[in-house]
Amino acid sequence: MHLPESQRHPHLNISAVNAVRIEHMTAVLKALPDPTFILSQSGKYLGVFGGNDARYYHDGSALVGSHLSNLISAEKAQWFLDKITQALQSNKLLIEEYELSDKDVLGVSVDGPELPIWFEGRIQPLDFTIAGERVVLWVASNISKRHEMERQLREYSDTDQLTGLFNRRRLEQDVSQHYEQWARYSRPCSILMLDLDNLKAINDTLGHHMGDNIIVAMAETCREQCRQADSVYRFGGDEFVLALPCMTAEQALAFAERLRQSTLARFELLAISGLSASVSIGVACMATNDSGYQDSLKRADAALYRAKRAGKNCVVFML
Ligand SMILES: Nc1nc2c(ncn2[C@@H]2O[C@H](COP(=O)(O)OP(=O)(O)OP(=O)(O)O)[C@@H](O)[C@H]2O)c(=O)[nH]1
Repeated sequence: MHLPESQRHPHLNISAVNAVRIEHMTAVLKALPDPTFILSQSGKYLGVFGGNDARYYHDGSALVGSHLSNLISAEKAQWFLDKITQALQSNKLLIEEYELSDKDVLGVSVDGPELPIWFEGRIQPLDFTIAGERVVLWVASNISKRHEMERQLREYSDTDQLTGLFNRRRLEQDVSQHYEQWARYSRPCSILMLDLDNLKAINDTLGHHMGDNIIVAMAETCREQCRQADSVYRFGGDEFVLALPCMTAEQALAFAERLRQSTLARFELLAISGLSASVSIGVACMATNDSGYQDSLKRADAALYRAKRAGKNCVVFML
């Protein structure tokens, strides 16, 4: 029996279907705010629609007919292919973030954003094949602004306001990674724990502003003395930690002594007459019996305590 269209597809509004003609659909696809690609399982661009605003996107229409592997580096092409496969295998929408610049992709227009773009790719499997291949719809939205804001937020939450150094939160994250390197590959890592001497007396006599200057001068001295691989953290109040990867105990001790002397010289420039501003330093290294990054931090703290007990302004190492 021949049913009328509305009964065969009861969910379709026939008058609306008739109203949206092919040419309308073509115009809609062209007007899509974000570039939208039809990509085959083997990575061939079968269609490119939308994304025509050059403030956000480069024109990718010339990509149609080419394969990913001919347009971008082998490593990046493999990443895209993996994502297409993942979406097709799960048969679900896949959402991924990635960075791409016009210089990474052959064939896109030069007009468009100058900096690399952070994209959110929404990869939707389609339920038809083209030339015998399964296909996905890949919508690429420019999320560079959001990405930059997130980066700044992460930076603020990792940074001490007064000195601009990393804070304790970041220290724990980084030192646990150094511990992983030590536990897996025996890559040594030394830890220095520093505490300013007599800061309370300086605050009480010369005011908190001078105390702040001392803290900032300590941070700058640490930065100047460190190698690129080293990191400096403000641990709290007048305490600092330095993580020195690939430094042995002897090297770390010599480094700590140099740092103590440079700090003294730096503090002299601040002309704190009558008050002895200096730094005490505890040194420790990651060791075989350590069960986590906390162990070397604890030893450095115990060494620092001994340095204070020994009269301050000195370096103590603890095995
Ligand atoms: N100006 C200033 N002082 C701070 C800051 N953070 C902590 N302090 C002060 O640093 C001092 C730290 O305490 P202590 O380490 O016991 O004081 P200290 O006089 O350095 O004692 P020793 O370490 O034994 O020499 C306290 O008086 C805090 O108020 C800061 O950001 N600015």
